[in-house]
Amino acid sequence: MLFKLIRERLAPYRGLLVGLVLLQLLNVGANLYLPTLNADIIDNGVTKGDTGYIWHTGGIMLAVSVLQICGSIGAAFFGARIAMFFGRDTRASIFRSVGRFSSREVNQFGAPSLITRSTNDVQQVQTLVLMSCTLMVSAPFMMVGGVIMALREDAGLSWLVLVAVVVLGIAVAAVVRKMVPGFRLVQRRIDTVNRVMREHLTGVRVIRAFTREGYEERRFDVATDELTDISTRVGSLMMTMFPLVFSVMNLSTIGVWWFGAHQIANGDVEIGSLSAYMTYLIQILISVMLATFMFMMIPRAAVAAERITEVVDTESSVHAPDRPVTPTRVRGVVELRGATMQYPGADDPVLRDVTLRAEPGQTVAIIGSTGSGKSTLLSLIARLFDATEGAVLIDGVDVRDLDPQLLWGHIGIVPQKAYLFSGSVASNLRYGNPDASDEELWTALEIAQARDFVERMDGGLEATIAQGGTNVSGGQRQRLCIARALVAQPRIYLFDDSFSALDLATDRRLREALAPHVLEATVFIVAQRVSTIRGADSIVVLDDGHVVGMGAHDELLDSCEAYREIVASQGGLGEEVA
Ligand SMILES: Nc1ncnc2c1ncn2[C@@H]1O[C@H](COP(=O)(O)OP(=O)(O)OP(=O)(O)O)[C@@H](O)[C@H]1O
Repeated sequence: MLFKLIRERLAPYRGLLVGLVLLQLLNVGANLYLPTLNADIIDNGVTKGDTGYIWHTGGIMLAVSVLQICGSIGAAFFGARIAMFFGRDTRASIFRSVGRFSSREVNQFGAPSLITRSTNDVQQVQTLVLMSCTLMVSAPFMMVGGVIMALREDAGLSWLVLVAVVVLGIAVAAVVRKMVPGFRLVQRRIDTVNRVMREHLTGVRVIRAFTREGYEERRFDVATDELTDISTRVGSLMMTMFPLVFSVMNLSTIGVWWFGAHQIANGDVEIGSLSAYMTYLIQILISVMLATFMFMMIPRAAVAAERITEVVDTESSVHAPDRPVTPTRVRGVVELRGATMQYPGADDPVLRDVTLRAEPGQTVAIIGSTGSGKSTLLSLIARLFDATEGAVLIDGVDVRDLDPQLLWGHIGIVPQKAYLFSGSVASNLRYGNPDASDEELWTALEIAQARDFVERMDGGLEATIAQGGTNVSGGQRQRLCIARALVAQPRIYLFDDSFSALDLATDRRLREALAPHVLEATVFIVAQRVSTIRGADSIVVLDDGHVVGMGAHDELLDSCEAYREIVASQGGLGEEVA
């Protein structure tokens, strides 16, 4: 999974990779040549007192060192670019995948985990790529080259290299095997910390209002303690690597001097050769150590890659058909035929066998108790979810046969939880129609009863909106969301409880202003207040996912007991309050 991800993402950067390998070869080649030159100076220059030879070979050493420096700087530069491109592209592909997800997939992963995956997980793999480019590419060359050069020096100690490498390899493999499950847990615990932190930040006002700071702090402490605990355990394992590597390295050095001294005493080896051999052994073991670093990082990066790939490979349950129907003109006739909806993992459907039809120019209101399925019904029309049974049709075409982009382009949804993006009032209003003129924005604001307060805001249309729209009131946010939908001029409007934060007078004025603007559109209004919807062409009464009444206000008063109860619960005939 890890190598597949890296291979796929680095495919476009083959040129840079080739450049990197060439520069690393230059770096390693120079590095390997230097000890031989050094041995030459000792054996042929110093021992024989030949100053000319020392100057000449010293000059070559200087030139080789310059080449080595160029190679290593160039390789670091190329490596950094490759790793940064990898991170950028991977984050972008996660972002694109999440953008295609339906609510089902977002719920399945959870927002905190998606954030960890696109930040921390990508970082893990990116660091591995960076380390690979700067260290790992050179390690095998260094190891193989070091072995060849060491054998060339022929100090009769080849067995020592073999023993050191095998011992180190086995020890490292044993430690790495123990670390893998730990790394998986670390990433999951980071998810948990993110989730608690996110809830804390978004719910900070509620937490204060209910004086739950202590409880939240304890919850956070538990999450961080668990993360600390597993990180410490994995870290301790990791730390055993260093003494391991250094013990092997130091023992090998002692071995070389011990056995080498005897060889020199017997006249089998020259001092220069033994010194070069020593340097090569150190280089070999350093490359084993670098490979060890990589092995330490690979398990964690592998876990991260698995989590990234999971997101990237997840297909949205709401996907475009292979051959989408592309109507030349969308009228906006909405029809539900026996639509049933059961959320994944739920025991029962939340909507059962709903059949209704709305024509352009009509307003259909949906009313019912909390949790009766009103928002779910709108989600089906907007294809945020697919009906588990039955069908939703637009102009007689099943929404599953339409290109989702085309469908969404004709739907203006005002969600129950009004959400604005960071930017300005204008950038938010132009969200569904980037070409809208200022005049169109003001008209939409006027209809949405938002003109007055936007005029009063510092900067008017260019006034700043904070992330989520937290710098305007709930009612103002709702009105801006309504205006945003109006600017897009869709064929179908879905107002999900969008008038609930408005006072009765504003609610009435807004509906009156809206009516002429949506004459040719199909309008669905979910509302709690009868006064908001009493003028609708058709009112759908939902009770526990069932349609228990459908018709105009007066008809329902005569025929629908549930509707009469709702009206009664709001102090009699709702229209009086409007
Ligand atoms: N994403 C989801 N996953 C699982 N169950 C869900 C999900 N969204 C809603 N439900 C459940 O479906 C039922 C209907 O929810 P829905 O939001 O459609 O009701 P509603 O009539 O709009 O409620 P309200 O008036 O409170 O907004 C509820 O019982 C709710 O718990």
